[in-house]
Amino acid sequence: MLESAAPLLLVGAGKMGGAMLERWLELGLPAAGVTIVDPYLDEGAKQAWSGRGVRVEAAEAAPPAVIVLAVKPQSMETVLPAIAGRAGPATIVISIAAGVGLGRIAAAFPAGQPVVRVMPNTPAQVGKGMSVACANDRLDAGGRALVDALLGAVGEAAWIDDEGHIDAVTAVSGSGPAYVFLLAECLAEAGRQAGLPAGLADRLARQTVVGGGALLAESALPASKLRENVTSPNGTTAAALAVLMAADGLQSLLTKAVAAARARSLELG
Ligand SMILES: NC(=O)C1=CN([C@@H]2O[C@H](COP(=O)(O)OP(=O)(O)OC[C@H]3O[C@@H](n4cnc5c(N)ncnc54)[C@H](OP(=O)(O)O)[C@@H]3O)[C@@H](O)[C@H]2O)C=CC1
Ligand SMILES: O=C(O)[C@@H]1CCC=N1
Repeated sequence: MLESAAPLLLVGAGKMGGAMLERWLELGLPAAGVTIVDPYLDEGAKQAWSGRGVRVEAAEAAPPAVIVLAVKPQSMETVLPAIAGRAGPATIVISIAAGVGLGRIAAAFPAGQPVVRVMPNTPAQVGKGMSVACANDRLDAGGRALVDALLGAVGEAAWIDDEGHIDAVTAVSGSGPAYVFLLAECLAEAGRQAGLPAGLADRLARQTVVGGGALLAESALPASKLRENVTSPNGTTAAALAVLMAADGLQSLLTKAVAAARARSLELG
């Protein structure tokens, strides 16, 4: 099914767009059917993509099956009018830009353009992403299957009908990997402050996050039960959790963090 996404035009081959393209190429999207438009790519990146058979900056004769808009929200104002002319009537336009609404994207293209707003995350790079998609009413069943194939290739995908949820989605799963990486950083620093050598503290923190994530992925148990399984009565974990689960603990911090991210997503629109 990924072959049907070619020709694919990727606008912006940065961290997120580049990660998704890497995975799509690995899983069978034909490189010869991919064009990257990104005037800011450095020579090394251009050569790396060209070396894999992807065209960089080529002018397309035929309209692509899919356009993926993966530039910063702040760049959309210039990118949308510049790219709109490259779409045909059946081209599916996918935007992954935080905050930028379906209506604003669709307005840059002729009436009737199928447009999908997607919020992916960077674990897409290793096929463990979480993407949430929301489409306008011009996306037909075939188009939805094609988008499902693209998103399924990079991890799990969910569809929502209410675009109003996407700012909260962005705050939870779009930005969420950063919170997990920060947890690894903070756990390592806490280990250093407890007297561990720096390298050992890093290794323990990293593998604990990796192992915890893998157990969560493989187990049918909810996260709360997996947490309880670590917690011996009156033991060491209970002592730590009394701090983390206090009124001003992790829940309160994450609730504030997600609210801040959601508010920023709304502003970016
Ligand atoms: N990173 C993430 O975890 C996630 C990001 N997103 C969304 O993905 C989008 C891209 O984010 P990210 O990959 O992190 O950002 P990057 O800056 O890494 O990637 C954007 C790329 O687009 C390039 N670019 C800028 N202007 C243009 C233009 N006019 N035409 C074509 N390319 C252009 C940028 O160049 P330059 O750097 O020089 O500006 C850069 O290479 C954002 O809208 C973000 O909201 C969504 C989910 C997760
Ligand atoms: O930080 C951002 O704005 C983007 C959107 C979600 C993750 N990164």
